Amino acid sequence: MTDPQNGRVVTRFGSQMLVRDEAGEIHRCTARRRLEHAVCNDHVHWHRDPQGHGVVTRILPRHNLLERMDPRSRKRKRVAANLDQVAVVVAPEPEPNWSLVDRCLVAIEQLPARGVIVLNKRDLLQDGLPPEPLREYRDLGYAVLAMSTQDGTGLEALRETLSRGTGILLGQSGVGKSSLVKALLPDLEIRIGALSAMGGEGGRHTTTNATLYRLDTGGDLIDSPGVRDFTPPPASPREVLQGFVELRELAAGCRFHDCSHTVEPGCAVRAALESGRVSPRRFASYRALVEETG
Ligand SMILES: Nc1nc2c(ncn2[C@@H]2O[C@H](COP(=O)(O)OP(=O)(O)OP(=O)(O)O)[C@@H](O)[C@H]2O)c(=O)[nH]1
Ligand SMILES: [Zn+2]
Repeated sequence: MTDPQNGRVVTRFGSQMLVRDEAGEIHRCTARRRLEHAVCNDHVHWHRDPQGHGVVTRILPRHNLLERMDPRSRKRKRVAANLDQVAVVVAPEPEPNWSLVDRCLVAIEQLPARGVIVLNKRDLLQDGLPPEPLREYRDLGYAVLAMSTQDGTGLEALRETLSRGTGILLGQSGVGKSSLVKALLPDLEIRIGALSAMGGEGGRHTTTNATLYRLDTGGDLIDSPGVRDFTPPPASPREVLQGFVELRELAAGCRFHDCSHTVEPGCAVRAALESGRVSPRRFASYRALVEETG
């Protein structure tokens, strides 16, 4: 038996998982009995048993946990843990669903993690001008990057952003998430092959389960190819408010205690909207989310 070591869960399949040690080596491990199911990028303690098999004995407390709604079962599914940043990818095609971007930002603020908006397929912009909401997001303090996996523009800036910790890409189906992951990890197929070989019988997992990859340019990227259309779980009105960074500040100055900050006359958020200090699009998005969940 070896001393316990620190590791990170690269991917999990059933009670088996692949764990990366601090030197970057990947080991196949089994979870100790009665251990909670681990999730991609859990920080764990593991050791080798007398037979030389890896055993995960402990899941360390998570800094955060990203969940999604599964469209079929309508249940929450865990995607990955301990995220430093989350990039929401949009593109000129398919037409952006900005309300979905706002919902993703609510989920990101809840984690919390740094929110990044990536406009992919900039080569398809008709007049070369990015859509107006991107300027709003930038003004709110989110990093906004425009790029194209087709001609490679903006890829360096994305690599630079992703080098700051562990990140994941979310977005509607068809915006180019898979193309982006391939551009960031040129040897992806080889890596998947190696991980699959380590997985043995359960090896096919890596084609759909969230998987942690080290980027050559620094940082880690979680690929979750099974998640085509990411939908965050429903949020409470309080969580929605926390997720709209500009509105939560204004709401703190609202004189009404039990204000929903949507329709109440005299509300500080409404006053800011009426005087043009808040984007009508963002406010409408906020209101729709509060009314949907409240
Ligand atoms: N014009 C243009 N097309 C792109 C670019 N990046 C990706 N595409 C195309 O967009 C389509 C969708 O790309 P994917 O990478 O499969 O998109 P995805 O978001 O992974 O889609 P899902 O697998 O459904 O989640 C493909 O036909 C790509 O070739 C780009 O920068 N410019
Ligand atoms: Zn109010």
